Amino acid sequence: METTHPDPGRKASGPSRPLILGLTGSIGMGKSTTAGFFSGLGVPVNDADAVVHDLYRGEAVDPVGAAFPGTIRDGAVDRAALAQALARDPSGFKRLEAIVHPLVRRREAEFLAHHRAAATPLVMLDIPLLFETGGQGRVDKIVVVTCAPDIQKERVLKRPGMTEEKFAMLLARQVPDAVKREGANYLIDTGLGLEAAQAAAAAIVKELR
Ligand SMILES: CC(C)(COP(=O)(O)OP(=O)(O)OC[C@H]1O[C@@H](n2cnc3c(N)ncnc32)[C@H](O)[C@@H]1O)[C@@H](O)C(=O)NCCC(=O)NCCS
Ligand SMILES: Nc1ncnc2c1ncn2[C@@H]1O[C@H](COP(=O)(O)OP(=O)(O)OP(=O)(O)O)[C@@H](O)[C@H]1O
Repeated sequence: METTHPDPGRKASGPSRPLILGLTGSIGMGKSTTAGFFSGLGVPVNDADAVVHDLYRGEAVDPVGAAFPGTIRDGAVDRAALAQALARDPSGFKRLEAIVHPLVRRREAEFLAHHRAAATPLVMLDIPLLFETGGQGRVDKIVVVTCAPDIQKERVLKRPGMTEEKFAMLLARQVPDAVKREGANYLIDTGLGLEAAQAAAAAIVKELR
């Protein structure tokens, strides 16, 4: 699948903008680990999950606290309490996403503006919900990380605080892995181990640089 970007800034005549590589994959498929490989290869990465963690200690505290009473502790969003509130009432996801996603997008725009000014040639946006939020139009190429469902489940359930119910709740809100794979320009099978994923990342960077 080829994607286009609304910004024609990569044309030789105009001011250059970075080539934007989108990284996505369903929960536990290995996004953060793979993003680390790209980062190690010198590609700046904007990690949307990390931005959310940051917002939950800052800008998002007041609006999330107002929308989900009882989820703020010590001046920060208590993620476990928020997950419990969402489990009790999954319709809350829409309200939460309406608060959080615009703030995430703003950080993303700041990241891109910074790298445009710095004339960085290649950047990565790690966006867990890229397909779910129509992010295809914001990137030039898409890398999808994938693995077998049993490996995915085993990885996710190892996480502290994760339960079968929470895993099912988050997975149910995601575009299926098979659909993501169809939308990929590059696939990285993280079931093949760390070395293979590192090599796949290096090959992508070599091709695009
Ligand atoms: C539900 C919450 C409280 C769970 O927190 P927790 O610390 O357990 O998980 P974490 O935030 O690290 O996310 C882990 C993974 O869950 C999945 N996930 C998170 N939010 C969502 C969502 N809204 N829809 C579908 N999947 C999601 C993603 O695969 C993500 O990589 C938290 O994920 C949250 O506040 N989500 C809403 C913000 C959001 O949409 N984030 C996604 C990236 S912008
Ligand atoms: N290529 C790989 N080979 C072996 N194990 C891997 C590989 N990539 C990731 N893992 C393991 O899988 C688990 C999940 O990886 P990671 O945290 O990167 O996933 P994620 O997609 O970012 O998760 P989430 O969607 O929950 O944020 C970790 O324990 C990690 O060590």
